[in-house]
Amino acid sequence: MSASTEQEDALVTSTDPLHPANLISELCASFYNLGWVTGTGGGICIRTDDKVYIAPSGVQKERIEPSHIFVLPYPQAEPSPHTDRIFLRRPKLNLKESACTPLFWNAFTIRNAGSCIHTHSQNAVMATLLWEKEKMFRISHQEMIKGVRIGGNGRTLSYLDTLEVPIIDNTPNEEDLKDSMKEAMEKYPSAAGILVLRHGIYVWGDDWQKAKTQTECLDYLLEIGVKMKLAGLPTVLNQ
Ligand SMILES: CSCCC(=O)C(=O)COP(=O)(O)O
Ligand SMILES: [Zn+2]
Repeated sequence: MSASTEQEDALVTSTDPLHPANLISELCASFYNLGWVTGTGGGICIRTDDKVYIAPSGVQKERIEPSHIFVLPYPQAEPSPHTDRIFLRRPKLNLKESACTPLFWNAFTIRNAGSCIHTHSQNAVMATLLWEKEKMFRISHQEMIKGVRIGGNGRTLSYLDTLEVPIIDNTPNEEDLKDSMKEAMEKYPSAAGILVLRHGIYVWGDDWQKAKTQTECLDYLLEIGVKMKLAGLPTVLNQ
């Protein structure tokens, strides 16, 4: 092994379970069990001060190993959907970085996020269908609203706040969601996530713990919102 390969591999090799490469493997496996990243879709990325750790595309996300992780320097020119990116480390296997990379980058540059999660949860997909006309999922008076942060990185919402999550249209290629996701994040600075019609949701946070907590709270709220709507109950109560 050349010295440079050894140095590159050291970026994803650690006995620390909290190293981003170990965390991505572990979290993707647990997200799979929640039905969030089945069929290879979805995932999580983690950003430190100067590096971004990203999983491969189109692989069984619950079986990712730390050696499969890509490492990119941060900051770097916005990885647009169809241009080359700079890598500090690529896996030896013939893998490509997640197609979600430009979307994850939106969360880093627009919200200064330290982590972003993309799920294909059926709760998210059902919510996009039931709130398709409004282009906005809305729910109030639920305890779990208190686990969601304004804009994904601000103070937590109050029980008396109404949660709003914008819905954008899907595109045939994941990468092409970048501009409409950016537009929605800028138009709705308080939004803690972006739903994608018939596809899923993107949620971010200051770090992986906050991104995970908010994804769990949002998924819970989407699930109960869908159940309430199907039961004919209003999801928003008058204050
Ligand atoms: C059946 S997955 C379709 C593509 C998709 O929605 C997705 O999230 C892909 O993510 P990847 O990290 O595998 O590029
Ligand atoms: Zn997806």
